[in-house]
Amino acid sequence: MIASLTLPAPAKLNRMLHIVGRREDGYHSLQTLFQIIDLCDHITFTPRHDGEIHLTSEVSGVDHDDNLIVRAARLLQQYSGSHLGITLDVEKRLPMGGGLGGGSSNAATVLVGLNHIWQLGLSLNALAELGLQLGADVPVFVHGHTAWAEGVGEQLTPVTLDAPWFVIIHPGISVSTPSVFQDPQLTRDSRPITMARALQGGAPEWRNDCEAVVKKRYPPIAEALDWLGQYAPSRLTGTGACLFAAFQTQQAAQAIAHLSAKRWPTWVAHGLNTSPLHDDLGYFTKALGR
Ligand SMILES: C[C@](O)(CO)[C@H](O)COP(=O)(O)OP(=O)(O)OC[C@H]1O[C@@H](n2ccc(N)nc2=O)[C@H](O)[C@@H]1O
Ligand SMILES: Nc1ncnc2c1ncn2[C@@H]1O[C@H](COP(=O)(O)OP(=O)(O)OP(=O)(O)O)[C@@H](O)[C@H]1O
Repeated sequence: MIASLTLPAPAKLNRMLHIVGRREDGYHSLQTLFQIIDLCDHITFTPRHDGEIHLTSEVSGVDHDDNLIVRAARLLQQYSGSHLGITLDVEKRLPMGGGLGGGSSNAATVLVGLNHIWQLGLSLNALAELGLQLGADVPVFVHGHTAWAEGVGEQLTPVTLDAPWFVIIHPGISVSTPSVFQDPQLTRDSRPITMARALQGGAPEWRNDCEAVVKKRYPPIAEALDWLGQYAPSRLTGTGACLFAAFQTQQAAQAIAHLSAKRWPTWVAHGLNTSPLHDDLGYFTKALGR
């Protein structure tokens, strides 16, 4: 058995997000383009033979047993019947609850990483189905490809998007996802479009249906969106609080990030079409027979 292995857990941006309905269970049906980006947490896996699962790092505001990292490992152990254990350590870089999907991505990296380390031989489809119990954004990270998504985000079609450089701003406040989805003024009846239409229109036509409600409820987010919008079209990811704009070059993004960093925590990240997790584990090269 390997001594230890460190794997990335990348963030995502919702390049567009339309809300096309509300299901009976209260969840909303979405149409979204998830793009994986190269901003990552890192999780270190150290196998153990005693069947125990431990997370050694503190994640502020999240109890050990509630952490999606621990919950994902326990879920997989239970599902697979494996008697092996794991010590996990996470180096967090992604802001929590910011719409970048960090918690979901952490869970996905644990599922995919443990499948490899415990040699379970489960398919990505099986892991994604399991991951959906932990969060709606887990499946896209398990599959590891930028994707068009429907349902609550679990019906995925891999797509290839442009790969710009993003300026990502955290306006310093946190957004309550349930309160956005419960707001009576939320647009929840956008006309469904086809994936082809969404891709054809491209960035100029993309929007996020949560934006109006979020701007109304959280003026600092409206302010940051307006500020970034002076330089390039700016948009919310998920229900926020993070927002982003795309630039053609790293240099252009860095110039704006330099200005933004004077007011808000800011990152520059590159758009990707495949997850660095899957790149590291050789998924896509294996599939292509290279
Ligand atoms: C909006 C997205 O950011 C798009 O990527 C995600 O779907 C949100 O995923 P998330 O943060 O994991 O959200 P969850 O913890 O699953 O949901 C929080 C709450 O938001 C509401 N919710 C969430 C997702 C969805 N499609 N419809 C909803 O109505 C539900 O009330 C839910 O109880
Ligand atoms: N390992 C983890 N990392 C981050 N958050 C975690 C983790 N485990 C549990 N959580 C909880 O999950 C919540 C949502 O985390 P996450 O970072 O995925 O939200 P998000 O960036 O808003 O994602 P989304 O776009 O899915 O809404 C956090 O506020 C935190 O309470």
